[in-house]
Formats: sequence, structure tokens, C-alpha cells
Amino acid sequence: MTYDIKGKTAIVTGSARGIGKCICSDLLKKGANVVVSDTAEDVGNETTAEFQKEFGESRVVFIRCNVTKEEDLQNLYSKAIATFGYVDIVVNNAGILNEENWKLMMEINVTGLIRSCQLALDNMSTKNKGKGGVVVNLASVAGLMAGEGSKVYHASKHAVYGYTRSQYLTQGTDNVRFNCVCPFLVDTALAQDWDNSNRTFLTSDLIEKLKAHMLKTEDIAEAVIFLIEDESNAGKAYLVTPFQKWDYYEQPSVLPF
Ligand SMILES: NC(=O)c1ccc[n+]([C@@H]2O[C@H](COP(=O)([O-])OP(=O)(O)OC[C@H]3O[C@@H](n4cnc5c(N)ncnc54)[C@H](O)[C@@H]3O)[C@@H](O)[C@H]2O)c1
Ligand SMILES: CCCCC[C@H](O)CC\C=C/C=C/C=C/[C@@H](O)[C@@H](O)CCCC(=O)O
Repeated sequence: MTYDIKGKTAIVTGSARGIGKCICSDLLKKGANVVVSDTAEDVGNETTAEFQKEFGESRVVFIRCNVTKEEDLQNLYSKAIATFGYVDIVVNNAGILNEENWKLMMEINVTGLIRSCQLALDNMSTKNKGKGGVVVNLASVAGLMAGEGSKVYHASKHAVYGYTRSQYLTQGTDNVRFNCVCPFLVDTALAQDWDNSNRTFLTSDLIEKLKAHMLKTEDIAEAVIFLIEDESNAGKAYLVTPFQKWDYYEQPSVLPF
């Protein structure tokens, strides 16, 4: 079954630039109303003005939101609903890579993402008189494998994977579909800055090898749109790497029953 994005309303966190911005652009092309949201107010407003020029002023707004702040997240959902009437689609994209400031990284990549998912359910679950909807979380291939250079980042993305897959188990009662996307390295400001020693501790040799195979933000946006539209693969983690055809990651079962 195909979910029709046209006329729906989407929130994308951390979408002033990078992957999130590109996801907003594709959602707008598909006919959604979009809430651009970020801590970076100036860039967020610029991005929003750019989109308003291309897609019409009434279809896109900027709402400042630091996902580590409870009141910001609540304000994001309530203002989005006040502006567009309902929230149908949430893309939890905000994330950082900073091993030195690892507590902040966990707050953004994990705690903020989980809180946003809870608010999505509060507003969208049919148990709470919502109309249902779709949530796509940005994990990473780092959520599916070990990584010596950025251990906490890998842990944070494993958490996104585990949380998303677990939400799927109650999807039948909520009518909110959860998926996560697990990209390899993508050409964004943050990925280019990967070798900054404040962020990770990878050898420069490995960084060069990884950088030689970078994806484009468009590849990830396309995968996110695919997951939103494809109702048949809810709960799954979608791998996006330059090495193989995009595919679902199948986790082996550990239970004997
Ligand atoms: N770039 C990659 O190689 C890559 C690969 C796999 C997964 N990811 C994931 O994709 C997501 C987007 O990454 P990107 O590469 O586009 O990075 P980016 O730095 O280009 O964009 C991230 C955005 O998040 C915003 N942000 C940071 N902290 C925030 C906070 N507390 N609240 C709200 N917004 C905040 C930033 O201002 C920025 O606009 C992240 O979750 C990242 O982990 C990235
Ligand atoms: C916000 C920017 C985020 C950039 C990081 C991305 O999420 C992309 C991560 C992509 C690849 C990471 C590879 C890491 C590899 C090494 O640590 C390597 O040695 C791992 C080897 C272990 C294994 O193969 O399981």
C-alpha cells in the first residue's frame, strides 16, 4: 500500500541544513506542508525563506527547537498543529557527532529523539484520538556495527535502531508507523568535519577511505520518502550504502520461541 504524502504535514528536526534540509525539500515536492526546525535560527529562517519562494509561503514554516529541551519540543508540536491543523509525518533527524561532549550527544541523538517520538504518539496515535501517521528516525550504519573511533556515537545510533524497532511492536494499537534509515557516510558539513579531533578519534587513513565513498543528501531523502510511502515495511531499518542495493537490515532472532 502507498501512503499519499500530498496534503499531509511533516515536522523534520535539525533541518536547517544537511540531510534534514534535503528531506524537507523532497517532502515539499511531494505536496506536504513542512515544518523546518532547528537550533540554528538564522540558517533555519534562510532555508525556510528559500522553500517559501519555491513552494509558496503558506506551505512551510520555521519553528526553533532544541530537541534536548522539553518545552521546545512541546512548542514544536503545538505550533505545528496550530499552523497546519495536524501532524502526520515526523522525521527525527537532528543529530551530532562529538565524542568529547558525549553526554550532549546522547541527549540530542537519543533522549531528544525518544521524547519527540513520544510526543508524536501523543498527538498521532489513534488511541489518543489521533489519525495515525508515520515516524522516520535517522540512525546510521553506525547503529548496526562497531566503530572504534566514535564509540558513543555508535552506541547512540544502536539506541535509535533498538527504539525504532521496539516501537513497531505496538504499531497495531497506535496506527503510527515507525522506520529508521541507516546511512553510510553522507556529504554534509558534519561528515566533512569528521576528522576534527574534538569529534572522533578515527585514524586519518580510515577517514580518507570512508570519505572516498560518500553518499549525497539526496540519496537519504529519497530513502526517507520511500519509507514514508511504503506502508508494507513498517518497523524495519533501511540500509543506505554506496556498496550494495538499498535494502532492509534483517536482524537474526535470538529467542528460541
Ligand atoms: N552525514 C552523515 O554521514 C550521516 C550518516 C548517517 C547518519 N547521519 C545522521 O543524519 C542526521 C543529520 O546529519 P547531517 O549529516 O545532516 O548533519 P548536519 O550537521 O549537516 O545537520 C544537523 C542539523 O541538526 C541541527 N542540530 C544540532 N543539534 C540540535 C539540537 N539540539 N536540536 C535541534 N537541532 C539540532 C544542526 O543545527 C544542523 O542543522 C544526524 O542524525 C546524523 O547522525 C548522518
Ligand atoms: C553527523 C555526522 C555523522 C557521520 C557518521 C555517520 O553516521 C556515518 C558513519 C559511517 C560509517 C562509519 C564507519 C566506521 C568505521 C570504523 O569505526 C570501522 O573500523 C568499523 C569496523 C567494525 C565493523 O566493521 O563492524
